[in-house]
Amino acid sequence: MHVVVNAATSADGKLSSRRREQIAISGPEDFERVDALRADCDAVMVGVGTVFADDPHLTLDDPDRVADRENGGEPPHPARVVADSRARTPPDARVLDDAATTYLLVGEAAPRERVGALKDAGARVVVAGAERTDLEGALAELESRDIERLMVEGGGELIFSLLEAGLVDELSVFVGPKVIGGREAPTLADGEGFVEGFPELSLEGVERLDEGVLLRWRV
Ligand SMILES: NC(=O)C1=CN([C@@H]2O[C@H](COP(=O)(O)OP(=O)(O)OC[C@H]3O[C@@H](n4cnc5c(N)ncnc54)[C@H](OP(=O)(O)O)[C@@H]3O)[C@@H](O)[C@H]2O)C=CC1
Ligand SMILES: Nc1nc(O)c(N)c(N[C@@H]2O[C@H](COP(=O)(O)O)[C@@H](O)[C@H]2O)n1
Repeated sequence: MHVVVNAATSADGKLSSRRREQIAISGPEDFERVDALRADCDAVMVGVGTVFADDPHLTLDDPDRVADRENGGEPPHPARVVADSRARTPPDARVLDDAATTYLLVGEAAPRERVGALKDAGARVVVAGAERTDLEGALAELESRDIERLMVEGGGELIFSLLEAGLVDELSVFVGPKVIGGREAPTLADGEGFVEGFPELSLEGVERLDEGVLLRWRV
């Protein structure tokens, strides 16, 4: 599987404010690029923290891209994936509507009644790991279900875990013209943070977009 992490940060590296509300950091050119990147992937993934914060839909905006995928024999939208160890995704979350297939990656300890309710809401449940979702195992299971190219949109907890597990191939970051600040505000990679063995990045592209810059790294 090829894993691409894509996110937008403020100039000071924040994904959002301390209120964890969705903030439009990207401008129209970058949102257009993100839509194209989604269309080029088999699935789009977020952590359950992003589901709580943003209630994202994770589908394609451009009907031409939907048509192109269908003409190529693909589903109209990429699948949606939520890392959700304890099956806390609200059954009425937008990612669970019938626009696309949605996988929830849960741990074995996830409460059965919540897992059942989410299956009833249309989710396909992948169990990997005892308590917290084992991302390596879960991604291997997704690969066996024909997900070869996975885009990860965030947030910071999930991105850190994927980097820590060595599962990220590419990192694209749009750095936008805002300062958000705040020690509690989420950053691109949160979690415990690294103290050694820092992932090494190789710069593949720098491009001016909107009033910011797109940085593309190979991990
Ligand atoms: N600017 C941007 O591009 C983006 C911004 N955001 C912003 O980011 C914020 C949300 O980020 P954040 O709070 O970090 O939440 P995340 O979306 O990263 O979700 C984190 C949650 O995912 C669950 N999870 C399951 N398995 C794992 C694992 N192995 N490793 C890590 N997490 C796992 C955990 O809960 P549990 O274990 O209980 O399942 C964890 O609390 C919001 O403010 C949102 O607006 C989000 C995406 C993009
Ligand atoms: N690329 C990007 N730029 C921003 O400025 C953002 N705030 C985000 N947020 C991500 O987009 C998701 C929303 O998806 P839908 O429009 O609902 O499909 C949100 O959940 C974040 O993952 N991304």
